[in-house]
Amino acid sequence: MKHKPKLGQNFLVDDHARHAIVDALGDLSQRTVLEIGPGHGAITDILATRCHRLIALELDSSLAAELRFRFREQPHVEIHEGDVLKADLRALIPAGETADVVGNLPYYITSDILLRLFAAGSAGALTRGVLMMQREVADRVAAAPGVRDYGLLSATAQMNAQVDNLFTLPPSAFSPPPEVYSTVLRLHFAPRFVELGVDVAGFDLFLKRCFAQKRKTLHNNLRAAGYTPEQLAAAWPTEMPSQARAESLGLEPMAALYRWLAQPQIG
Ligand SMILES: C[S@@+](CC[C@H](N)C(=O)[O-])C[C@H]1O[C@@H](n2cnc3c(N)ncnc32)[C@H](O)[C@@H]1O
Repeated sequence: MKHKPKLGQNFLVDDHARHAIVDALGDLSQRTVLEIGPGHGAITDILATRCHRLIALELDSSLAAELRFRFREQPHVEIHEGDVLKADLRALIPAGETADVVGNLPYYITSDILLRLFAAGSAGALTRGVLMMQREVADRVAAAPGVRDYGLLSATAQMNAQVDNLFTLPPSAFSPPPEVYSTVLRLHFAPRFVELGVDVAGFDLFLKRCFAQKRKTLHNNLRAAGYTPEQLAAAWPTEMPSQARAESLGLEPMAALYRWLAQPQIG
């Protein structure tokens, strides 16, 4: 039986890949970088030589202690021990600054980390990200509407960021090797809520309802969420097929539908 490492600890041992991850952020000499899960410092070591300020957040106390010792004479490197799902990411970044975020993410909590990063991006705290995750999750984040992998995670990601798929690594790039391939994505945080005329909390909830059951049409998912046939008939754009599924629609028609349904109903 394969041993599953604790805390998703599959350490990157491919020298070319760790450089490529940092290179993907370009010139960092004036930038603050937030690293999630620095581990033994495969990426941290390179970031520390290139960026203006590095803030690394590691849950494992022995790894955090190891890094704190290694960087004890480099005041621009801050090692924080903590849980990325509980930490106030905005409070880690000095007031008035924006940061870039880097991480070979612990795979068991990738989606939750992404949601937290999107929230920080919406709040204006993050500019760019280079993030490694399980290939299947990366494919979902980057998928275009209408392709098999497109779903709630894709729509949510693309409301918050432009996504580029950079490269994929085999299990042998890590120690211990995971059971899956890994893909590095680059994100430019660029929330589309204002442009599409929707509010963040309301539209996030609406997307969850639209994608609630993959087998159902969008109409039926919205009926299950409590909208009446009359409301849906009034709001439905003429060009949208009545049997459309959320998985086939882009963010613009989804936002148009939401804007209409969110209007106060008369009568
Ligand atoms: C896939 S490893 C990457 C380690 C290192 N960056 C590398 O590339 O070799 C994930 C790292 O995230 C840390 N980690 C796991 N859960 C975490 C959490 N909730 N908050 C912060 N770090 C976490 C693990 O301890 C581990 O060091």
